[in-house]
Amino acid sequence: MLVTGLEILKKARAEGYGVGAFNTNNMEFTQAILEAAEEMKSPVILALSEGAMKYGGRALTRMVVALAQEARVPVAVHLDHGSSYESVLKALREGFTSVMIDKSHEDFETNVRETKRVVEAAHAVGVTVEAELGRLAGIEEHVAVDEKDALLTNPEEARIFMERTGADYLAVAIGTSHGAYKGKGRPFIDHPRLERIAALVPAPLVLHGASAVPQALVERFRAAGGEIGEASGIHPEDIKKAIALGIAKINTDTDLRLAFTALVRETLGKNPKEFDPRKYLGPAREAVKEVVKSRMELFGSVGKA
Ligand SMILES: O=C(COP(=O)(O)O)N(O)CCCCO
Ligand code: NA
Ligand SMILES: [Zn+2]
Repeated sequence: MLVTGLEILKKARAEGYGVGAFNTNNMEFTQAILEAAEEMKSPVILALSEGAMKYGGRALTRMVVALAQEARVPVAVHLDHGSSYESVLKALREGFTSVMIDKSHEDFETNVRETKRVVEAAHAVGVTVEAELGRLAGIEEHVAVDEKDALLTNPEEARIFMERTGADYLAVAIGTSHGAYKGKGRPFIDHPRLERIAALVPAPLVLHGASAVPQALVERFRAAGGEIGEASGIHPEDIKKAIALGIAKINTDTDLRLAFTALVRETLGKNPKEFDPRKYLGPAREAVKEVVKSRMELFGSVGKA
């Protein structure tokens, strides 16, 4: 059933588990994510970035909202990294039940003002809001303290920000970053900082850039002809620890992209004569579904629907 993001995340934070927000741009990813959620009896968030909205248009948004309504588990349809008020309004018009306004690159007062404006519009139509404070950036452990403070989320600022904006959940910067290159080896995650934020912010917390980028998947991608440098993601133990400290929504995109693309390359490589898209998109869909199921197990959302 189609529910708001807060309905899913409030329970998750209260009960100490995480819920995956998985990005989709097409039918196969959407099917894979929802099938995994139903099989695992797990709540799930289907996330569409502005790029996804541009790429898929109404074909994508109509499909995602309709399938979320019919799903046998709680599903929120979420705008990921909304960059403007107008973009959020478009998502609201499409029937989304969660929207992110990401003004984390602006100064504090601008972020507060813009976020507050979105909260008023979204709440007026029963939709909940994710905001962001702090800048996503892979942080080497030895990085100078003042530089870390400039980038990572300040706990006291976070408290004031949430009180002034009325946002429902908060994306925090504690050392993660988007994509396949999150740092040399095991990225440094500032768990003590997360603990201080969670003590001051009762709202569900969000972790962006949370993909694991598992070496097995990187190798499989390379073996199938893919080219990727020294890739590394967030260690499973660091995810579990972050969930125990208050992270409720965990964004995963890169792992799904790697899995899908590795399988498409692999299937095409093995069958040069093949030109039925279902023959190479189908196995790729299965690979995405397996990744989603394993993420749900790690997050502890299995059986929580
Ligand atoms: O936080 C994330 C995903 O992080 P990751 O790249 O670790 O999967 N997202 O918000 C997904 C969109 C990223 C830019 O397209
Ligand atoms: Na998001
Ligand atoms: Zn993100």
